[in-house]
Amino acid sequence: MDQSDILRALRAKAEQLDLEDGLAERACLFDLPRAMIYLDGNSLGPPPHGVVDRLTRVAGQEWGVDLITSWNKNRWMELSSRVGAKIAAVVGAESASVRACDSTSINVFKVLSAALPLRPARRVVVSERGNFPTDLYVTQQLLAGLGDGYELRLIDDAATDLDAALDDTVAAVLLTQVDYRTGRKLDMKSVSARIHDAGALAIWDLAHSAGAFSVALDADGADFAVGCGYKFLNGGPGAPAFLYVARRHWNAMPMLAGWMGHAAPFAFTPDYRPAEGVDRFLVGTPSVLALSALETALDAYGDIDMASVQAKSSALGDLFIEAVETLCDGQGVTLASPCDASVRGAQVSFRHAEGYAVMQALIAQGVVGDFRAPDVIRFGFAPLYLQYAMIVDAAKILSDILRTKAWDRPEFKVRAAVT
Ligand SMILES: Cc1ncc(COP(=O)(O)O)c(C=O)c1O
Ligand SMILES: Nc1c(O)cccc1C(=O)C[C@H](N)C(=O)O
Repeated sequence: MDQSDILRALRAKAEQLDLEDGLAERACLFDLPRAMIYLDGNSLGPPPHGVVDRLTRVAGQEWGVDLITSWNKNRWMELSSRVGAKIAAVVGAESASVRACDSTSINVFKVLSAALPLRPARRVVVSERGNFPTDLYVTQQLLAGLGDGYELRLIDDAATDLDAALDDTVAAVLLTQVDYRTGRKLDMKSVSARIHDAGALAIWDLAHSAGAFSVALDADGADFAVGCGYKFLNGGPGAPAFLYVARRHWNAMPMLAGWMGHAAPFAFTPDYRPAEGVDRFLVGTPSVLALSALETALDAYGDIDMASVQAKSSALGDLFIEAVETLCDGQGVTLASPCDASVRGAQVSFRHAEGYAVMQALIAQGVVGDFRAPDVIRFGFAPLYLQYAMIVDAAKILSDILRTKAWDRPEFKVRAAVT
C-alpha cells in the first residue's frame, strides 16, 4: 500500500470508530477552537460548558452581592467535600474519603506525613527515579525534616524493580500510576497487594489517571492517593487538587494542621483538635472560585461509565500509534510508550532527536501536544471531547512535518519558559 492508500484506510477506520463512539455526544459539552486538534488535555483540560457562567455567577452574585453571607447562604464551606464526592465517583472511592483542596504537591506532603507514623518502626519511602519531580522534592524535604534515619529509596521502574526494593524497613511506597513522560500505567490492584504483603502502605499519585480511565481506589487497596483537578478533570489552570484517605486510615494525622481541619473551626480555641475523618486533611480557607469551576467542570463526568472512558482512551491511543508508525515510518520517531493499551494511560509519547522543534511545528499547524525533555513529544487522548478522525489528521500533519523538515526553523528551536 502506498501512503495515500494507508491514509485512506486509516480515515475509514477512524470514521467507523466515530460512528460507533458511545461518548460522542459528550464532545458537545466543550467548545474547542475549530482549527485546533487539542492533544494536551492531560496537562490542561479545556473548560466544559457552564464553567464560565458558574464563575461569572459566583464572582458577580455570590461574592459581589452576597459577600460574606455566602459562606452560609451559598454553602461555600461545603465545596471541598461536595467536589470531593464528585471526584470520588470518578476514581472509585466512597465519597467521604475524598476532599478537593490545595495542590497535588501539598497533598503529597499531607498524605505521606500522615502515612509514615502508621509504620513507626520503618524508615524508608520507595518511589521511582523518574517520578514527577514534585513528588520527589516533597518527599525529600519531608524526610529531611523528620531526620531520625528516614530515607528515600529510588528505583528505576516499579513494574520490574519493586519487589527487590521491598523489605521490612519500607514504610510507604509513593508511585505515580501513569508515568508523565512515557504513559506507562501500573496495575493498582496487584502493585498495592505486593506493597501490603511487604507490610508497607500504598500511596498513589493519580495526576494522569483521574478522569482518563477506570480507577478503583477502594477496591484496589490504595491507602492514600492524590491527583490534579486541572488535567482530565478540566477544572482550569491551577484548579484545586484532591486527596483520598482509605476509611481504615481516617485516624491518621497529617503533619500540617490548619483551622479548616479543626473539629470546631469557629470555636477559635488555641489547641488543635482534629476533625473526624478526612476533614482533618483540610488546612486553610477553601478556594471558592476555583472549587466552583471544578465542581461545574465535573458535570461532564456525570452518569458516565468509566469503562467506556477507558475503552475510548485506549482506542484513541492505539489508533494514533498505528497511524504514526505507518505514516511516519523511517522519519526518526520511535515509540516511547507501551504499545499494549492495558499498561498505558491516556497518552502516547514518541521520541525524536529534535522533539522540541517538531512539537512547535505541530502547534503552529494546530496540533497541540507538548514536549518533555530531553526528546519526548507527548500527546494526550482525553476521551470526552476527541474524535477518532482528529487522531488520524494529527498523525498525517506530523508525518508531513517530518517529511518536509518543517520543524527545521530557528523560531521553533527557541525554548519557551513553560513547556
Ligand atoms: C504526577 C504529577 N504529580 C504532581 C503534579 C503537579 O502538581 P501541582 O498541581 O502541585 O503542581 C503533576 C503535574 O504538574 C504531575 O504530573
Ligand atoms: N502544572 C503545570 C503547570 O502549572 C504548567 C505547565 C505544565 C503543568 C503540568 O501539569 C505538567 C504536567 N504535570 C506534566 O505531566 O508534565
